[in-house]
Amino acid sequence: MHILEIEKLTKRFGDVVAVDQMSLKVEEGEIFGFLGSNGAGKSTTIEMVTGLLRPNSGTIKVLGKDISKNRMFIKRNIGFVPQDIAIYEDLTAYENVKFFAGLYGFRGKELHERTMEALEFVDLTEKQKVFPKKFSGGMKRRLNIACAIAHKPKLIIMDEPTVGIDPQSRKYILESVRKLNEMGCTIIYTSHYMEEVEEICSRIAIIDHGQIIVEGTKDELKSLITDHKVVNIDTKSAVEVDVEIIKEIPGVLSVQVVGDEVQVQTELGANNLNRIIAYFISNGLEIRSLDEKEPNLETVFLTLTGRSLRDAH
Ligand SMILES: Nc1ncnc2c1ncn2[C@@H]1O[C@H](COP(=O)(O)OP(=O)(O)OP(=O)(O)O)[C@@H](O)[C@H]1O
Repeated sequence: MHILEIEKLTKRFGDVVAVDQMSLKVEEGEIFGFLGSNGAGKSTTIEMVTGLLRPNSGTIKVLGKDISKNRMFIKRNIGFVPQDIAIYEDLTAYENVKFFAGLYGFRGKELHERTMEALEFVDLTEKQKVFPKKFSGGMKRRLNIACAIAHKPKLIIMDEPTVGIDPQSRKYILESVRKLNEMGCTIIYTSHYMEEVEEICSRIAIIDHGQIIVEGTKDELKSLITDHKVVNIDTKSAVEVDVEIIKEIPGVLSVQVVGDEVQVQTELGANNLNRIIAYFISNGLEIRSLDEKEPNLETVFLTLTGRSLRDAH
């Protein structure tokens, strides 16, 4: 059963086509990763799925039902954790979760129980009477998650839930995602952190310029590029590196500069490492270190889009 089916979905903002004829299917029980750099169209897609934005064209079905005709059914079955934390600072943690669960029609004892369960799930039971303005970024994110799951939705959509938080809270959130999945929820997880998506997602779609450019399991995506490798050259200063000259070396597929690191993507077996190094030496560019990377999702992204996921940061 497909929990989500998107067909030929398009959203324009003036001249910008944020989502461009996108089609996608997500199976029940998956942790589905939506990976793309800033501005790729992840949030716009998610906001259309959750009903916050209206598409220009295309259809979205959740659990087989068209979302434009079944608003209450969709609301009950989706939990949305937005990128920008949406909690009320002047309500306690308990009151926040109770407020959101109340929107789905729960009352009395059931409302209290669902609120307490959600708070317990994110480990905030002891902080239930505290106002979130006293919370750390990570605790606010956890409260945000509790607000989204108290009504026990079948599909939980998380839009970059780990942006701007400490590593411990990040770990906690990733564990919560796994736990929710084990409890039977399907998760759609958007991120531009390749490592996170690689760690928790069973299937991944890479999105760029509003389109899904590839989709599959981690291994399927990696197998697309087994004939490529990336050579990372850490230089003293990359500003003087002329990317166009390196691109002309036979076998080189693309070159990116991220900080002082020059990432050269090249065909396996091209035997061009000497020529790449020679470019640096002959131009007086100091190499601090050099390593070759096994293909990972970052490499896949680089190969398919010609850009680094980290470009935008
Ligand atoms: N309300 C809006 N008005 C105009 N343009 C918008 C609006 N929302 C998004 N866009 C544009 O649509 C494109 C896709 O943006 P979107 O926020 O969906 O990307 P994203 O992949 O979620 O990136 P991020 O990680 O930054 O959230 C971008 O070019 C963005 O500038």
